[in-house]
Amino acid sequence: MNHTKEQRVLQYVLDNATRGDPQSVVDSIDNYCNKEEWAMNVGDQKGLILDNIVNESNPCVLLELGTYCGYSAVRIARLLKPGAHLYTVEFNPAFAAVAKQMIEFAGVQDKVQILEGNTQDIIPQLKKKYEVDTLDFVFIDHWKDKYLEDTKLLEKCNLLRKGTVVLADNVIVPGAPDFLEYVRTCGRYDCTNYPSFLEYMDEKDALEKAIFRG
Ligand SMILES: CNc1ncnc2c1ncn2[C@@H]1O[C@H](/C=C/CNC(=O)c2cc(-c3ccc(F)cc3)cc(O)c2O)[C@@H](O)[C@H]1O
Ligand SMILES: [Mg+2]
Repeated sequence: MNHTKEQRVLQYVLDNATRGDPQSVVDSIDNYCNKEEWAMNVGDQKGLILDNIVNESNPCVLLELGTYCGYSAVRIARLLKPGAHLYTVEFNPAFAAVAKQMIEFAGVQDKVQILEGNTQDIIPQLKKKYEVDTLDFVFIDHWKDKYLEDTKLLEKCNLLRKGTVVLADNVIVPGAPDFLEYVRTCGRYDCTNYPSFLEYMDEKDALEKAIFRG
């Protein structure tokens, strides 16, 4: 039954976390991925930096590119104020199905909406189909060679406003060099690098925060 790693991560959560307790879901995933099988969740060390940046920006409307198992969706949603909403985009149906169950078990389904499809198709639909005006916070954690293209698409679709926080995972490993070069040199973002470590490993990694200047 649990033929994929993602299904095994979910099963471990169902067997070990507490329904309706998002922190226990986050902790269970980190326990499993530390002990049993590595998986590409942002993890607890970078997760703490993510928590701090979400808390300091107090966002209402958020977008995540690359849901995977739903770890960062649950991690972010557990911090959101009443009425705040996270849209998370995932084009792999198997991963979306795992994430849906993860989000529902954590009890954050009222704050999170999984949009199944390709970011390149979904981002242009956010204003008209999902009634988004502008985004307060964007977490980018999908294919690394799509970070730049999708950031430019967000700009083109007028989804960023003065102060929108764009936070990218993995700017060291696997790395997103063209994205990093762009946000640091195009003149439209104020960038901050947050050095940390690759999830569940000792390798160095970092998050990059790029605040849109409008
Ligand atoms: C391009 N449009 C897209 N639209 C919708 N969903 C998309 C998507 N691209 C990718 N996705 C989804 O995002 C997720 C992809 C994440 C890619 N992440 C990584 O490759 C990654 C990889 C590592 C990694 C680091 C070191 C190493 F040795 C091996 C791997 C660490 C990470 O933290 C990572 O995030 C999947 O769920 C995929 O189906
Ligand atoms: Mg990542």
